[in-house]
Amino acid sequence: MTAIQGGFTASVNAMYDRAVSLMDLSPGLVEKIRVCNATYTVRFGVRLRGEIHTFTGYRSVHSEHMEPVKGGIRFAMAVDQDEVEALASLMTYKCALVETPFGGSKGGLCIDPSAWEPHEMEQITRRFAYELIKRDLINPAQNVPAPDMGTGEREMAWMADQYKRMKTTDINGNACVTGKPANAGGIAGRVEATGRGVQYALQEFFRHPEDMAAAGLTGTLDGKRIVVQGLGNVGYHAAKFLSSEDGARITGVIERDGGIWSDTGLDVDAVRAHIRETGGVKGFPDARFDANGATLLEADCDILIPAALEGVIHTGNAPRVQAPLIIEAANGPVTAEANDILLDKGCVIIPDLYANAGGVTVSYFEWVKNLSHIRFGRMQRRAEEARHQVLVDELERLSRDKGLAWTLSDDFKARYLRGAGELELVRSGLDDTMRGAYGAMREVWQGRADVPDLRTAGFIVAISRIAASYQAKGL
Ligand SMILES: NC(=O)c1ccc[n+]([C@@H]2O[C@H](COP(=O)([O-])OP(=O)(O)OC[C@H]3O[C@@H](n4cnc5c(N)ncnc54)[C@H](O)[C@@H]3O)[C@@H](O)[C@H]2O)c1
Repeated sequence: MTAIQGGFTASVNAMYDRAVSLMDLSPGLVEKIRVCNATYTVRFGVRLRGEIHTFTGYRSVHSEHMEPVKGGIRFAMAVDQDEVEALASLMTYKCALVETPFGGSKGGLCIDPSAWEPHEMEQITRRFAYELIKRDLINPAQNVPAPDMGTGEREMAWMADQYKRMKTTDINGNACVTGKPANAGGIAGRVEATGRGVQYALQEFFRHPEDMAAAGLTGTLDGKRIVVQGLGNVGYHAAKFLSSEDGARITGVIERDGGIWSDTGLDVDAVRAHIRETGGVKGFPDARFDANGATLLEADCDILIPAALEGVIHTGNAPRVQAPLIIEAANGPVTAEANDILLDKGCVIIPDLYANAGGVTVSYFEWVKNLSHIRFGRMQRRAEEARHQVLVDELERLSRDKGLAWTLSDDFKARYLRGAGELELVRSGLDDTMRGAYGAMREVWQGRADVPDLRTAGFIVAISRIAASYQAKGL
């Protein structure tokens, strides 16, 4: 792993500092927004395999200008205070940019999930959740976690259940975490949301020829060569949708054990199945394998999607990166110094605070759904169905009265009357959010000669909204 020289938080803060240097804010407010409000560290023991094991976990709250605060919980060996604080600060800026009404938070547990059996993971997760719930660091009104690296629906279900066991009278208990399974208060489309958001972000970028020209790109996503690092939740869904729906070619995949390459494009589902079966990409048929996967970050391609870890593009490799467009599906994959090297080379970076905001956007829909205690879109759907029935009846009457030689097929009527389900509502809400946030960001990027890139523009939009919130409500 590439630790970020000088620290992850320092790297995010360097990006923040560049943005505020182009804004008219008081030094006191600049400092208040930058700092992380609080980080709670917990060390707890769990008796496993006849021995007591001590685990270290964190929950960091960066900004409470809006509450609840929101952010994922990561399970990985590299978790530490610097990492959760940097990730929490990115959550603050991300939520402000896509206008989800949350402050920023993040959590982490220092653990290798692959070293433990599922029932042991459940014990550990529930105990960690217990420690956080006790201190209102998991709470539907104050702090709402979600999945991140190493966690998913399973861990969120355990945490929500733990909360409900401890707070039996909280009628909003299910809203204490998002990213839960569909049968436990989750929402359709949350698992795919971050990768889907990456796809929508790229689609939106490719709707703007002027922006594409900055990266020296033309045409559409169809046929574009893409390298993805990390075929986990985010990387897999982004790669799958971009290849199967937009015609892009996934020419490279980088995983823990190395990278694979195919000029004609890799079958994303087949690669994922191979990883599940063998634990890595090595041995995937009809592809070249390189045990040093990081070299593929420097491969000749049109779009690079780092979707694994922070700090993977640094001063050491940035000069050799060839991709003209990088979309940061992971948080913090490009360090502040590497960012400048890439900018000088004419590379366009779609920044993390925008690119991977699909997760928190759909988490917001899930939270609202849980608080409203009604299936998402249920009332709207009933109203739509009634309206559509009027239209179908009228079309049939017209065709009958006028003696027209056509009728609506039963299949059409059934599909039309069914209207949009939860998944369609979620996807359209996400698409709308990604388009809106890109518009706000690009207006600053293209509209101001002193703003060098989309990242600085995104920070400026986010920071001005946070500043306005502090100025309106006080500290
Ligand atoms: N899950 C979400 O909803 C979400 C939302 C926003 C941002 N993110 C960010 O996206 C990134 C990935 O998160 P995820 O949820 O997909 O995690 P994940 O655990 O599902 O997947 C991570 C993938 O990266 C691979 N990986 C780990 N170390 C690697 C290395 N050194 N080289 C190559 N591959 C490596 C893993 O094997 C795995 O396939 C993280 O930065 C996370 O903060 C996730």
